[in-house]
Amino acid sequence: MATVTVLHLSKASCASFVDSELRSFHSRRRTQNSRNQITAYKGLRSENMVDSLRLLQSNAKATSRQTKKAVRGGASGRPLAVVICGKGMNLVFVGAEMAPWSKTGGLGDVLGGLPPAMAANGHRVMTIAPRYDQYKDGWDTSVQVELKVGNRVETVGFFHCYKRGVDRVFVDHPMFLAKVWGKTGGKIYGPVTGTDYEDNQQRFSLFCQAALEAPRVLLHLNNSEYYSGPYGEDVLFIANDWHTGVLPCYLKSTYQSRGIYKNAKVAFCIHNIVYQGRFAFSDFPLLNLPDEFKSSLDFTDGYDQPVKGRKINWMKAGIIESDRVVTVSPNYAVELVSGEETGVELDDVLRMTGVTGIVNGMDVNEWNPSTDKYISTNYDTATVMDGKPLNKEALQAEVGLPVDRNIPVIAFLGRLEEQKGSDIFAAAIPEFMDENVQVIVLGTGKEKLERQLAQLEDMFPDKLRAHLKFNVPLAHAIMGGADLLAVTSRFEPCGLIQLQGMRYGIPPVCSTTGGLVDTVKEGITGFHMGRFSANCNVVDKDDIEKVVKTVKRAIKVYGTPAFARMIQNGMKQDLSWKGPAKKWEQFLMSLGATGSEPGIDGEEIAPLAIENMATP
Ligand SMILES: Nc1ncnc2c1ncn2[C@@H]1O[C@H](COP(=O)(O)OP(=O)(O)O[C@H]2O[C@H](CO)[C@@H](O)[C@H](O)[C@H]2O)[C@@H](O)[C@H]1O
Repeated sequence: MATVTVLHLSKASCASFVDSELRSFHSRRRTQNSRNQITAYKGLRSENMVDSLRLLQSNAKATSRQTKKAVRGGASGRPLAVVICGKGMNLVFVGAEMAPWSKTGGLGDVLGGLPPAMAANGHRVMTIAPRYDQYKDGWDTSVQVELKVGNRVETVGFFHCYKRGVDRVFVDHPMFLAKVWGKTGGKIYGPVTGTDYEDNQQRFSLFCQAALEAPRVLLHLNNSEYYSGPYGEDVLFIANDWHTGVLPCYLKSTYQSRGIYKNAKVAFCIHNIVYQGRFAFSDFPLLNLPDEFKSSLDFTDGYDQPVKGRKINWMKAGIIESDRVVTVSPNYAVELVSGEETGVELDDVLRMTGVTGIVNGMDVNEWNPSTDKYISTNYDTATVMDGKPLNKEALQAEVGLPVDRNIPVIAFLGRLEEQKGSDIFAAAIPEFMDENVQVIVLGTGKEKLERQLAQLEDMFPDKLRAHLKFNVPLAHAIMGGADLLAVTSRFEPCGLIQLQGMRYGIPPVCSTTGGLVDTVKEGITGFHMGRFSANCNVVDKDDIEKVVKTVKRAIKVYGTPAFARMIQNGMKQDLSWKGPAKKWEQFLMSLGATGSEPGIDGEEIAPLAIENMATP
């Protein structure tokens, strides 16, 4: 069967598409076929061009002879189907990490996966992240701008590549590259996990200002057949987490006050309310913002860190100064406004602004058990019951546990921090180790929590392995071979780990919080343990009991027809970005940015992405 190239054309690009097709036909030797096609395209140029093109939407339904011919072969001889879409939106995602170029966790994953899904839906999409390494696919645009940070003027550059329909822009400055020199790791935010760089305010102030410059100064982004030139000023910024909290302040103070970006809007996305960017109030002058923004940043808490009392709070400014606030699951949105503990002292501000919850998708290409290069036996829903035991044996051998396909393997994967409840899980492990079970942990994080798991490995040498590192191939191998996934989070805005688990046929055993409630269904796709105490300073005895009880319950179900059904239910879900991207489109349309129009129902990968084009 011939492959049909689907062209997603906005109304505006129809004319240039038809013109270029005609030019191409005219320069070729005329055959009866090409003459027919020219006639067809000429028809399309007429006033009712849009209607004519609409006819082409489905080549099966096309009736007129000429239309059929046009559908059968475009200028390049490729079969065509044309889909008309609205003009779409100009979207600019801004974030401190962006997979696969940089990632410490889920924020990187989201900014890697959501933008291509929005591009596939017919929007023009740019992402902006710092350049932490000499990315081999990033080209130097030679565009430079000067920006004021504190009392210094800094020069930043912009690197660029075009992938999966998205303009990926990297902000180049020694404050990022010289500090990190690498792809991943805690070094993005501080020298070691849990410690921030002293100049993080300057770093991210520079980053926010550079992000606002990029859509204006990068004038020659001509990679896409349908989009070229600058993004213009009718742009919708999507700022992510505290590192981008002051972006809307700079938008207003530096640009909109001078008549630039008059119609631009900002949506602020909360991936984790716990990290808010709280600094000494006396640091306000560092930001070079007018005094009118003081109140949006002003914040007082009862803690001594980094100074006692009055502070500035970047996330608070992001929430107040943006046009709309969004977070990564509907249940987390409810939790954020439910009280001081779950809203981490910004609940009152969020009750004022409101917050929309949209559940995250996942990268179904990177995480695909039927093509995954890191697992020994690929499998799908039909072959999972044969594939998983083979992968389990390979995994057991790889980590050095007794190889036995009949022993259920429980995995824990994630940052070793109180949020993820690795301390609760560690406290629960000795209580269920009398079961016929093996445990594999993969994670890095706080030293104290790493030590705790290392000690457990000494206690249970034949039953537990703790790999205290960030290791993508092993993460995939674990998903391929494990039977159960322990997700013991005290709070979890969305969580991607459980999505990855379900896609690989692993029912999660999870706490009942945040996005875990929205994504895991008790008895259908996984097991719920109940809600844990959100107090990160203590391990609640009741919570340990909840873990032990639910793990034992899950082990009982393991190997039964009910367990097999859970595996199928999990694997058969569409966990891709396709659905969430449509919800994001509705949300972003509601901001009413000038010129915004809905896109189309696209596939997750932009169909005609021309990758790795240099910026002229
Ligand atoms: N040691 C290791 N080796 C290899 N890979 C590892 C790893 N440890 C973690 N990962 C990977 O990092 C990602 C973690 O993503 P999560 O969404 O589960 O958590 P995180 O708390 O970082 O994200 C925050 O932002 C996201 C995005 O919005 C929210 O889903 C989440 O709830 C919120 O806390 C997954 O892709 C996982 O595979």
